[in-house]
Amino acid sequence: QNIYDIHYQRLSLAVQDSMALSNEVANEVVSSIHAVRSFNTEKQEAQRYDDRLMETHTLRTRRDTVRAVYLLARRLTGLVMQVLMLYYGRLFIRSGQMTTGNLVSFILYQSDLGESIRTLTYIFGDMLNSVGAAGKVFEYLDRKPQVSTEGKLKPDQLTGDISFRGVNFAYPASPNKRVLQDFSLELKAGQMTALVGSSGEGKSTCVSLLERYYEQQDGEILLDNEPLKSYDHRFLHKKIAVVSQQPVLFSGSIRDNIAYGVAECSLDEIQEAARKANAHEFIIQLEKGYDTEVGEGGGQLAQSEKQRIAIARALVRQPQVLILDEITSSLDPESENKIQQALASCPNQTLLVIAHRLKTIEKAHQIVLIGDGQVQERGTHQDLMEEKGRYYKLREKLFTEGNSPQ
Ligand SMILES: Nc1ncnc2c1ncn2[C@@H]1O[C@H](COP(=O)(O)OP(=O)(O)OP(=O)(O)O)[C@@H](O)[C@H]1O
Repeated sequence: QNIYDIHYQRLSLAVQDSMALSNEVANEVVSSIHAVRSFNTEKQEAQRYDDRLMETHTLRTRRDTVRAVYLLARRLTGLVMQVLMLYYGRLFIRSGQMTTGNLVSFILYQSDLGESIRTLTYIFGDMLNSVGAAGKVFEYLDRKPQVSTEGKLKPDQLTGDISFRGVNFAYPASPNKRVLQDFSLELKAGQMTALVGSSGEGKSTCVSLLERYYEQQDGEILLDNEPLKSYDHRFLHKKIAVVSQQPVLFSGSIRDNIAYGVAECSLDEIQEAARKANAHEFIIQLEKGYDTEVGEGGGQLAQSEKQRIAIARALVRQPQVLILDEITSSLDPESENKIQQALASCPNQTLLVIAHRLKTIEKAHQIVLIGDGQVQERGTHQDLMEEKGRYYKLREKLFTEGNSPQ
């Protein structure tokens, strides 16, 4: 029974894992159907899914064969036992060691007892299987997040000053590749700071650390002179809002998406945020206005419309710190100008902007150029242009490559 239980449990787990992989493939392909169609890879993807299903099928067949052999063996053992009982019973009756009545009562009692023992072993086997399946669930429930969420700080007043002090960071997936090295930076409340630099230098990583998606290995990040990790994480996410490169919308109305995560949010507040994000005009032109459905993942809207709704969603929370990570890629310069003017009207907000379009950040109070995981240059646009350093060269490069920094 034990040998069977161990074997069956191992195969059941393998079947579960294999089914999860098949579903993952199906999910990935369906959600990226545009890419699949445009690269004409429907057949390959169908084949990939088919291969996964075949793996599941093979594992299921193996598991069911093991079960069939086990059931057969159990039945045969029962039959052999009954034959042996009758055979030896007859021998004992013949030799006078046992009466026929004894044998009949023995058979009756043993069938009751045997049934009960068999039930116990079935229950035990079933329990082991359920434990195997539940083990996966408990494995996830028991996982301790690497980034602690145990901070308790929720001050009534928050200024919004942020400082990175000697931060060293490598992603858990590539622990030997330092993305930030002894990185130090101050973001002042009420000011706009722009992070610039070549691709892959760690600008978005700074945002991920501020959002506490990851924990730095050394150094500290302070908000109002308190380490980020000592803040209550719900409080922190209410005060720091991010608009990312790829805005994520949820199926539902535009109104639901803007008010996402804010318990009490009036239509006036939603419209005010949409105006600042330069989204109000296009929304009211839609047939159902703020009640228009955006579709799954916002699929029924243009990229720039999604981006503007994402900005309104960040603004409606009235965050103390607002981070715009490369939002310019899907906005035309006019929309961007309007949004920047609206943001400038929030004088106490700490604004961090990551931009490739260098023209858009010329008005920033400080421009920080990141390179080799450190701050390479810092100052106003004027300062950095006069310095004729890497910022100056980056702008020159964009001009000579024909990519106007606008
Ligand atoms: N989740 C991750 N796991 C491992 N490495 C990562 C991860 N995310 C980013 N990286 C690596 O970290 C480095 C910095 O990435 P980051 O996204 O911060 O750059 P960036 O300056 O924002 O680039 P871009 O301007 O192209 O957005 C890159 O070399 C990238 O490959």
